[in-house]
Amino acid sequence: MDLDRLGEFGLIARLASHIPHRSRRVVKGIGDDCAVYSQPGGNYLVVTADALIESVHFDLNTTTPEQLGWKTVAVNASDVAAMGAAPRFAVVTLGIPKTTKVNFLDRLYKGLGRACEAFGVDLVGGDTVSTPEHWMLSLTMLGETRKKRLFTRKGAKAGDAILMTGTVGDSALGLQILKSPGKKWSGSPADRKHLIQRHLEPTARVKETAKLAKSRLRVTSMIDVSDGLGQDLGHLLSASEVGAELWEASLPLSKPFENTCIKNGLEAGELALGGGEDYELLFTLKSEDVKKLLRSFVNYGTPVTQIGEVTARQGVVWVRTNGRRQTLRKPAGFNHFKENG
Ligand SMILES: Nc1ncnc2c1ncn2[C@@H]1O[C@H](COP(=O)(O)OP(=O)(O)OP(=O)(O)O)[C@@H](O)[C@H]1O
Ligand SMILES: Cc1ncc(C[n+]2csc(CCOP(=O)(O)O)c2C)c(N)n1
Ligand SMILES: [Mg+2]
Repeated sequence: MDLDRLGEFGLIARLASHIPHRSRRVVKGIGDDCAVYSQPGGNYLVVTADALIESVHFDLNTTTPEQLGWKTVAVNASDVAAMGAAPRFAVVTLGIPKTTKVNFLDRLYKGLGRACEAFGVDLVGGDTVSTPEHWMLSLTMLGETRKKRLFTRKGAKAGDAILMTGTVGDSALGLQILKSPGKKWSGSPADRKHLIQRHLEPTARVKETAKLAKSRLRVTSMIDVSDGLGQDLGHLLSASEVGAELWEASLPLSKPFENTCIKNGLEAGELALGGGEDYELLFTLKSEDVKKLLRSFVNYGTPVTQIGEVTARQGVVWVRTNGRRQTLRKPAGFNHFKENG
């Protein structure tokens, strides 16, 4: 069978079926943003691995080495944050062509170092190998959380509110701009610069998850948005065996995103739903706690917005700004082995 028929997630499910868990201390294996391991001391350890491959995840003509280093750490810290955990340690594997300049690597490590500092991570090891042509960066990160404040994809219940941090769509539009150097874009160059920066230097919501974990707010499930809001919401809903209504009019869109969409005739809702690499937290909360949560994030610096509601009926109903209700059969998003990937 060809990989494109199975797709990235079908492949992972198939591979997972070959691997039994040996230790009873594995609380969560394959299937969430991190695996979870119970420690004798009482906390949970979480672990994740995310790789960035040249031409798939980045283009050396459009990213600086500092930005590449930053992003390698941020995308992993985002998966740790999605478990309600605090990042602690990381190891990194560099696959580099022999022609690479040492100065490039120094600059890459400046970016890695800055992100480690920003997200509270100690880089404690790794591996360095040569590659025939393309760059590869693979990072493994460990984090830690209190048992009671582990957030997973499973746990959303009908009636819960669906919320997200930050804004959605900036990164996908930034990438679109980077990928079309010949296109005449209308609108402000400052807006486009902002969108490109959101793509190349994403923020992991480490502080925000710590704030939620410290509170008594009843977070019922969480995931980070890396492949696209629609697809990642789909993962959370299927793990929880529920459905959702998603409100287009409530999506948190940045001004640069909205302006650039309007000025260039782009469909903001579709781009926000199917574009990836926002690295925002998408989570569900008992509806009685929404007011308290929104109050606690006023003047915090990172917006948090309710974008929908969990339903008992499975599937996603996309409520358009014009009031039309559309059922999303296969939510759009990034898949390494399907056409858009
Ligand atoms: N080759 C593999 N073997 C075993 N498990 C895998 C493999 N690839 C992915 N997984 C596991 O499958 C689950 C989903 O992986 P995926 O990479 O889609 O995570 P994600 O958090 O949704 O996405 P992202 O990588 O964009 O952060 C995770 O539990 C991951 O550890
Ligand atoms: C040059 C270039 N082309 C395309 C993209 C888009 N892209 C690549 S991987 C991914 C999803 C997250 O990755 P993963 O699922 O591996 O964590 C997305 C949206 C990019 N960033 N750079
Ligand atoms: Mg994730």
